[in-house]
Amino acid sequence: MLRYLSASSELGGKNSDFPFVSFEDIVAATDNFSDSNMLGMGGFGKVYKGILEDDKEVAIKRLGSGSGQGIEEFRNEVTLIAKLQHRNLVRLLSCCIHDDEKLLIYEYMPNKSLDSFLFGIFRLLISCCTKFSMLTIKFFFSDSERICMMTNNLFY
Ligand SMILES: Nc1ncnc2c1ncn2[C@@H]1O[C@H](COP(=O)(O)OP(=O)(O)OP(=O)(O)O)[C@@H](O)[C@H]1O
Repeated sequence: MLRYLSASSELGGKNSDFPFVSFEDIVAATDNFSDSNMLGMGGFGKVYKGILEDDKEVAIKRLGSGSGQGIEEFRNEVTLIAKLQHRNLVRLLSCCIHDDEKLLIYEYMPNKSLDSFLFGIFRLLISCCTKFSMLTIKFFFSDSERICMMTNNLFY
């Protein structure tokens, strides 16, 4: 369930209209960050698929503990990203800070990322090139076998 940060919020005690989700709701939404809900891993940390109480599908980025990012830096980043909303950018819906945990909640994109799409095309190209090379080699060797047979027939 989305709530709004108040003056006494965990985000540095500053007023903010940015919605946040409780850590308990995130744990429930991701089935306690189960591996089966993991979507991938990026520079920020692991990304999980979650379903919030209102059946809304979300992608939850869990900041890795080694990031060294403090609450103030996280707050600034969230405020900045929240201002960068655009129809071609994935929407940041809310955030969560709980003890050492810092999480960002984005809208869920079912079509995977651009890099996995490009990597798919790259893999297809490699497999086509490999098949073409194999065919060329096969053709060359079958042809050279024929040439050998012809020369053998000529001499013997
Ligand atoms: N909103 C989303 N919806 C669905 N899957 C997502 C979403 N955000 C991230 N993912 C998945 O999680 C993976 C890691 O995403 P993340 O944005 O953290 O890193 P990145 O963009 O790959 O790299 P970096 O963090 O270094 O920019 C993505 O490759 C994608 O598969």
